[in-house]
Amino acid sequence: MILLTDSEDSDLAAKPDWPTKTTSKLRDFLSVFQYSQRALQLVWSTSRPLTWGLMLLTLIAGVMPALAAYLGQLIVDGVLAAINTYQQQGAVDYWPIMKIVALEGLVITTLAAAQRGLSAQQSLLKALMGQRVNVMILEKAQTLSLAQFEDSEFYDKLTRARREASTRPLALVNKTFSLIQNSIALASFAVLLVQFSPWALLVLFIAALPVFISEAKFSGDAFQLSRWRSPELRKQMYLETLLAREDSIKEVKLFGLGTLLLDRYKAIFNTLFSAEKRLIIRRDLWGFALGLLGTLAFYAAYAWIVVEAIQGLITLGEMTMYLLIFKQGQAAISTNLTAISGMYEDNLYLSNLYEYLEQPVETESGSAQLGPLPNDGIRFEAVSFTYPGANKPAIKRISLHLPPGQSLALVGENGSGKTTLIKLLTRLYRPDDGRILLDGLNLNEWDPQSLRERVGVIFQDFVRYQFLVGENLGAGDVSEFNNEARWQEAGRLGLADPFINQLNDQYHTQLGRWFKGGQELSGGQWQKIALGRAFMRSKADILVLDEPTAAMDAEAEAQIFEHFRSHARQRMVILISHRFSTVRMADNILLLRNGEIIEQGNHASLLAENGRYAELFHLQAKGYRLD
Ligand SMILES: Nc1ncnc2c1ncn2[C@@H]1O[C@H](COP(=O)(O)OP(=O)(O)OP(=O)(O)O)[C@@H](O)[C@H]1O
Repeated sequence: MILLTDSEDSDLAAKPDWPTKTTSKLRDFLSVFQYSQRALQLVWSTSRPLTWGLMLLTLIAGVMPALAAYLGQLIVDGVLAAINTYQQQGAVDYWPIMKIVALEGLVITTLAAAQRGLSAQQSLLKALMGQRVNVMILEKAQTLSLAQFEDSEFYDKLTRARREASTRPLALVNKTFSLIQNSIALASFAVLLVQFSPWALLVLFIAALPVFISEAKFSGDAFQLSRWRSPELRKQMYLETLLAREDSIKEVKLFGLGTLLLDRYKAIFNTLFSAEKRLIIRRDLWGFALGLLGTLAFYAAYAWIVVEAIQGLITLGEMTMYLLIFKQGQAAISTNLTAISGMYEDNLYLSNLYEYLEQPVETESGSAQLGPLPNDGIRFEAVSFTYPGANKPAIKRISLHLPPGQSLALVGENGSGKTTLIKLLTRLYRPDDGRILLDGLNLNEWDPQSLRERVGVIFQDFVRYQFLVGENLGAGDVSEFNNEARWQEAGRLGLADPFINQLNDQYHTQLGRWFKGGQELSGGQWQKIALGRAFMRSKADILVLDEPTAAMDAEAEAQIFEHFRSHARQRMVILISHRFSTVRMADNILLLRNGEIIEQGNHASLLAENGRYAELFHLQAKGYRLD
């Protein structure tokens, strides 16, 4: 068995002949079968009746071929005897042979019915299992952290798990049953064949072995190849999205990027294809060469049986039966061997699935629903944070205090750490250093659900759900997702109500272009919907607006913020904006640069300080004539 280590599989493309590890081949080979049992459990727990059905029909389909071969022998020998009787007596009783013919017909019909039944049950299980595994994958995704999603290696794992694993568990189980079925058939053939010669039995097995070894070897290679291809396939999928999705096609067309991107797409395919081609050719050449050995063995045994029949050592009926058994036996063995190597491949794919499903989940510790100082609000105490893999901190020793009823504006150039601060506050990430307190209690000690309920946040890249208008609003509070009265209230507060009422079906209008009858909105209209979503969170007393108003004019933005403040009496409002016309309304303003607070105060005090804030404000005011 060839198994490549991680370091080896990265340069597969450069190595047409991949290195073989002769040591521990068998162990490696056997170790991958550890997932067979789990796949069986998965099928069993998906549908017990169908699994029972599979077992029963497998048994029937396994026994029938040998029975048919045996009846065939009885028929041929019976016919020969009947011919003799007919020639001697001029008459014969047809009934005994006809009974066997009818019986064989029944056996073959039963076999056909069992096979049909098997395939019908497999199709049903396939649908159920596909759904089950996909749900498992998606449920697991809900427990993972944002950092895991942003990790490209992890994302690869997820894509690999999703791509094939939903069909693999059943494929594995089907192969297991096919293995059992063929093994039963083989055992019953063996009972018949051993009467001819035990050596014939041995020939049958040994002849099939080389094909099996080559199949197993190349399945391992195919899996390693597919693992190696995974990041490249993801790039291809991304390019497909750019080339064929409505949200990117606009820019691709106008910048004339189509050919360039398509060339990249083709180049990736060509690299992948050349590696695949090498594997396919090697696999089939070896398969053919080793398969020849099997064919030779079969014809040698054929000749042997013919000779014995001519010498009268076996009857014509027996000869027919042995030849049939030999032919079918060989087919059963090769099906078995292919099934085993296929199982090996399925197991390797399943290891992907379980690798993903067993990805450790960051435990959301904490169960507190109240803090010791209910009116203390939010405190950052010397908080620092560096993104995984980044070489410098995004936030450095930030300290701030935001009491209830107050508003805070974060300003600073792009990349100064404003959004990161919000991600830390909403616990999407955890600080490397320092503490964040809510009502006097460290965020880590809060019950995740209670914390989530208290925060309403709209990010600059908020989601445009391709749902109804009302559902887009309702998404802000799952417990009120379908509450139409609340939709309307949120729409009014988000200043979206006037344009929503002009849509064809008002709050029941389908949004976006993905689905039939969908209505696309302007950038500013989408933002108003997103703001309305924030107003759905009636329990939230921390409202965060991370530039969701960028597509609105300065006046609308100021109006929105004012709206938020007036509806937020005892709430804490945090606003990120590049517009000083809005920022100036906040009770407290923080100016960030390179992850650090360089100035803070209210608008008047910051202007009086005449520092960077004042400089930026006057610069913008010149353009807008604010001062
Ligand atoms: N997911 C991430 N992984 C690694 N680094 C990140 C990630 N997100 C942001 N950064 C880096 O962290 C720093 C702070 O980014 P942040 O998004 O907080 O800036 P910002 O002040 O909100 O900027 P903007 O005004 O452009 O929205 C930047 O240097 C950015 O490159």
